[in-house]
Amino acid sequence: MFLDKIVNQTRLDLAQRKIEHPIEELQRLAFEQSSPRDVLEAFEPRDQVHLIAEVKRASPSKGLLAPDLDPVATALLYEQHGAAMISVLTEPHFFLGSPEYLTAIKHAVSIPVLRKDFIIDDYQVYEARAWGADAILLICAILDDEQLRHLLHLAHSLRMRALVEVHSRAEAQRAVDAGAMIIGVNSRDLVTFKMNPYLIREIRQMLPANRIIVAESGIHSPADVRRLARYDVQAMLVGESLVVSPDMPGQIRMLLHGANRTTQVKICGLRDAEHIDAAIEAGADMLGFIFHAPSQRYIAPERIPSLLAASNHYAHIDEGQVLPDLVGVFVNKEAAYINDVAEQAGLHYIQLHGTETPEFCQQIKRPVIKALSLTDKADLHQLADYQAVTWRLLIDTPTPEWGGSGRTSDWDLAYRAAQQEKILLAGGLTVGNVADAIQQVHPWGLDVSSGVETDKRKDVQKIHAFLQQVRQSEKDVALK
Ligand SMILES: O=P(O)(O)OC[C@@H](O)[C@@H](O)c1c[nH]c2ccccc12
Repeated sequence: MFLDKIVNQTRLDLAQRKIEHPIEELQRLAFEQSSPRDVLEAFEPRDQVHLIAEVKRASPSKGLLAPDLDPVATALLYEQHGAAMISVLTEPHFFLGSPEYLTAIKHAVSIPVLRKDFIIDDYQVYEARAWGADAILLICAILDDEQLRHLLHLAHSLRMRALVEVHSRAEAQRAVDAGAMIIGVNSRDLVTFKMNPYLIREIRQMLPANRIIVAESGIHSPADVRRLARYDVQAMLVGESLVVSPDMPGQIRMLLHGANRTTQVKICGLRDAEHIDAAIEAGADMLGFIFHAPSQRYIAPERIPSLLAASNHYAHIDEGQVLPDLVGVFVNKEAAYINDVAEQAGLHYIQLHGTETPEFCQQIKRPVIKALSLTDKADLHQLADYQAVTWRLLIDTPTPEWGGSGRTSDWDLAYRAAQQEKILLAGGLTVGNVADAIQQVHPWGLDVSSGVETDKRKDVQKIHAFLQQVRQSEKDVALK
């Protein structure tokens, strides 16, 4: 098994290095270093997704990635294009890393540098500091609770930070209990190398809001990074897709732009597998189902599993593709009922479209999207009341029938709201007006239902046209 193999090799190497360089020598070198760079500051502001760019020439899962990579030139390029931190592999056998890369990179750049290795012993922590590292990686899977706490403490005592890596709920809990401030969720299983892109969605909710969360591994595409913006992570750790890219600056720009400046699209009121497939193919980020019986778009919650099973994309899960998040829309239902449906139907977010109070929102066991209608400036104060207890706010047109009216909301008020919070804009969006909506409101996301319908039914062409228009408008904004 790979992980055992590498830990055994690490032990052998370590025994050798301990003979060559006694620990006292490393401790002395470690204490001689100037103070580590501030790692926490590198992740400010916390509501953005920052890039930890990795210098990695090879990996056991992918083999040679970029054997001729110049580590220092690459790190400088990462920094120049906006990386917040550099991760440097120092493991020589499986990742073709080296301590020399770490030291040379530390001297060349002015952002913090992480030692990426399989750390199991105090000796390696002193080494990291002696080589210039500002942070180290600690992998939960190869450490017991005692070791984890001890190594974390040792890193802190040398004024370094630790990125504590987890790959399950249980490990995430261990990391939190050990007092980890920076928690990395690795989508790649280090034992089987299998990717689970959904892991971050599963684990994110159980991690305290005051920690820095890092999404690790397999981050390549615009869709990958738009997802990270939904899971409120503070950083993404990217290696492969950078080192193999023929246009590294372009790839960095795409990653940072995609995670921080693109618009999330939720297609709401879906009732047919055909339209679910169309929304997925068009690149929708969230799919919404209306569980409000008076609505024309109502679907019974019990029907969701069979509806999804009838979709080609859900029936034949294709590895490279990540499926959207599912949102259930409720109007003034009981919390217990909503929580039950969320569980049964496998919903990721709950949208509350009635007169639910902030206190009510706190009873919901999924992140909440609270719909609010703003009629004048005075209504903006509601935002703050809900913001603290919800995931996102959705600004809809005020109507007596709880949304779906097809009328546009007040974009000026929505713009003010979008300056304060991450909002979803809803109400009367169509392929014809969505570019203007993005320009005028700068919303975090868009919610469309009637605008992608013909004769009150979803329209495959309109779904595609809408998403194309959104993605095109984002590009135009980026070029400006
Ligand atoms: O190259 P990728 O798929 O972008 O992944 C980077 C990083 O997450 C990965 O290198 C990594 C995550 N955890 C590790 C532990 C050891 C070695 C490597 C890793």
